[in-house]
Amino acid sequence: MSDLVATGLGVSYGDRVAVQPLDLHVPGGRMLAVTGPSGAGKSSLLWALACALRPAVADVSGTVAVDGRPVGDRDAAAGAGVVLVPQRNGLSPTLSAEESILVPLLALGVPAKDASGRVAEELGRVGLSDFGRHLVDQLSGGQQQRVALARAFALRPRVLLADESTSDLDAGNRELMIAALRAEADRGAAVVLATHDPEAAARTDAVLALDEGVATWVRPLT
Ligand SMILES: Nc1ncnc2c1ncn2[C@@H]1O[C@H](COP(=O)(O)OP(=O)(O)OP(=O)(O)O)[C@@H](O)[C@H]1O
Repeated sequence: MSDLVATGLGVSYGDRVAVQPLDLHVPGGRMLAVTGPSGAGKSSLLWALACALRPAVADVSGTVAVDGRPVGDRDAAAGAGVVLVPQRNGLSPTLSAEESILVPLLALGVPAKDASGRVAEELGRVGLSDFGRHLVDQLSGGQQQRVALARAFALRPRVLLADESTSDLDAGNRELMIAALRAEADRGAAVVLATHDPEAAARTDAVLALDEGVATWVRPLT
């Protein structure tokens, strides 16, 4: 089981405070929803948890630790198994769906045969087995979200941070993706889903609401 702990984690962009410093503990096996209106600070919090905000862009205070080890930058976070699925999916439009999942695996040193197996498995899991050869640009917004999730699942994350990853999905696919996120938690990952969608939030173990950067527990982790 993994363990995500943030202590005094806050984000500012110049004078604008996006996330007031907060403490957070998401144990492996659990799924947390971060909710709140547009501009509340959800993405900023997820990017800070992933140590992905560059100092030139944002001032980040506090610390993030995974499995008890502090992670201070993006490389360390990636090395600790922290995977961020960004809001606009982060896929390259000129790669196919298969390549989008395969390339990060090969870059991590996963042997080609194992990597190809994972690509097929994860495309199947998100219901896109027939779309592997399609360019990302040729896929709908919802299909792109599912490819981005498949890419994240293939990396076997210890901490999975998904930013509005179900926002473009119809009800059936949203259920499929929430079940897949739950399966990642059951595998031992600490899962955080930023979402506007009350139905998606209702399916998680705990809900943290952000409002103008101030966090309040709606349903704490027990
Ligand atoms: N790169 C940036 N530079 C300056 N301000 C930023 C930057 N990114 C975000 N902000 C500001 O920080 C605040 C929080 O934004 P953030 O994107 O984290 O909110 P959000 O809850 O994810 O919103 P949405 O649901 O619309 O994605 C907003 O006021 C936003 O304008």
